[in-house]
Amino acid sequence: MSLELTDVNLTYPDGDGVVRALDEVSVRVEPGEMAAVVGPSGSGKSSLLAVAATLIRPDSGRVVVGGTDTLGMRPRELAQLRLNRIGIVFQQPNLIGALTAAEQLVVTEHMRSRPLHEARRTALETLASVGLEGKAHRRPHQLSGGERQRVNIARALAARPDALLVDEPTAALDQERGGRVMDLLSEATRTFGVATLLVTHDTEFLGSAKQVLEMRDGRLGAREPA
Ligand SMILES: Nc1ncnc2c1ncn2[C@@H]1O[C@H](COP(=O)(O)OP(=O)(O)OP(=O)(O)O)[C@@H](O)[C@H]1O
Repeated sequence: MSLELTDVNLTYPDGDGVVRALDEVSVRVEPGEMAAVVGPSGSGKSSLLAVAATLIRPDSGRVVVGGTDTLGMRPRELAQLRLNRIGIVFQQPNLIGALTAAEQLVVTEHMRSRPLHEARRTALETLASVGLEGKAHRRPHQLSGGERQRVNIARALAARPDALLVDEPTAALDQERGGRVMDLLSEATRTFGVATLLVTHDTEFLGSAKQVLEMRDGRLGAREPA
């Protein structure tokens, strides 16, 4: 199911005026495809992800996740949509130190009211799909930085969401590990048939993205050739 933003506008109050963070932004990402958004600091990339994640309601425009128009949904309904249909991968893995890789996923499955045996099975399957077979019992400090980011990605995919939103996944990694995480994201996008929207400063690994877009002063367009 696709992810679709249409004519989205977002302003933040700023003293007596406003900051125009998103200016008539439209993007459509099909299932199994990845769109990458690059752009300078302050151009609106995080705001775009926050609106796509339904964490911020835009001033105007439409946000449709997996065919569901989120405009007019109540906060409780939005929370359910986020839990079940949107996966979010932040720059830092935000794993819980005391839990194993499998338990990181089981905890969120528990929030989705999945029976424990099913949650465990899904956790192991999803970890295997990101190349962590055999490492499900390890705690975060027993994993490398790239492996921790894989657990983070697996956790976001465990619910088999419609949309995967990814914020600077390579920022904390060196070039080689960053490249591998990007390869994994593009493979997972296809395998899980998810619509992936990724923002990054890093223009190095954009080859796997179907669309590469550039954000400038809140406006989203085709990326200018370097
Ligand atoms: N809560 C807020 N209140 C006021 N202005 C904000 C707020 N959050 C962001 N902004 C402003 O909105 C604009 C877009 O910010 P945003 O964080 O979306 O940019 P970004 O492209 O993600 O930047 P970076 O790459 O540095 O993370 C910037 O001018 C920023 O200063």
